Amino acid sequence: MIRIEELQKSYGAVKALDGVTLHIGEGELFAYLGPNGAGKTTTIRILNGLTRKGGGRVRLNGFDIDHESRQAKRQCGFVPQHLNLDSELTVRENMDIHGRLFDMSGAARRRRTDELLEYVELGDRWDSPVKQLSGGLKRRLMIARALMHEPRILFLDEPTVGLDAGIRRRIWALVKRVQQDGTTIFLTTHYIEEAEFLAGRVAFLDQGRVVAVDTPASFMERLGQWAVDHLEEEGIRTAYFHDNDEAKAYAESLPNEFSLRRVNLEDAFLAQTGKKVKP
Ligand SMILES: Nc1ncnc2c1ncn2[C@@H]1O[C@H](COP(=O)(O)OP(=O)(O)OP(=O)(O)O)[C@@H](O)[C@H]1O
Repeated sequence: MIRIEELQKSYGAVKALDGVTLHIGEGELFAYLGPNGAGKTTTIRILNGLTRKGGGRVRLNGFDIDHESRQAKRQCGFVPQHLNLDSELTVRENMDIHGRLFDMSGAARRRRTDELLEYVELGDRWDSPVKQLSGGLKRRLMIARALMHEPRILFLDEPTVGLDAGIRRRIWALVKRVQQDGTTIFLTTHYIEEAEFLAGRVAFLDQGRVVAVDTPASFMERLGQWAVDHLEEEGIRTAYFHDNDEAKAYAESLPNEFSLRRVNLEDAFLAQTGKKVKP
């Protein structure tokens, strides 16, 4: 369970977070969606005790991050956006160091490493130096490492950035499995389809503020099921329809080229903020 109340953070004159309030239930897979610079990483770093907040309150499974920081930290596993494995060490050694940081005994570290490397399908690579792993395998190792101390909340900051589509889907399957095994997941992404596929609920973040929170399906249903894009002088104009026949009739009445497609979360984000998630 994550309770964020009126979270604030400024860097000089830049207001990175301007009063973020979010309540996320146990076992939810929650996506935090926004364009570059919206404040996603800042939020996730504050929740993990890596950046100091300017104001507001945060509780992680009931533990206050200011007054019960040690217990709050133990609740969390964090997979940062940039690879931060020790590339000279082996897969198993990277897992082991993390276990030591959380004061796990040698036996507990060995048992948990075996279990997790099987879980993320890296069991046959335990002795490989990390520098020999592909990008997708490194991501899986980072997820396994974050789960080492059995956190009940997993933070994933852009977990599939830079990976190709097939590998991204394997990571999605792993993330779903972690959630199904009872872990609360807080995911930041600017891949719309990632949020659409994975998340039970989504928050739209823009310039440090949460502009809307809902399920992907509800966001999209409000607009309709079908979108017709066509080019006008000012740029692309999109019209939304609940009925496919109406969408087709409208599209065919247009003087120039059009595209008829399904509504997606990007449309919902655009409708709420006037901006696209992807620049
Ligand atoms: N250490 C820092 N010093 C100064 N400004 C910062 C710092 N970290 C973040 N910012 C600024 O705070 C704002 C929010 O940044 P943040 O990295 O949280 O956004 P983001 O949504 O995670 O973006 P991205 O998708 O690019 O990672 C941006 O304007 C950014 O330039």
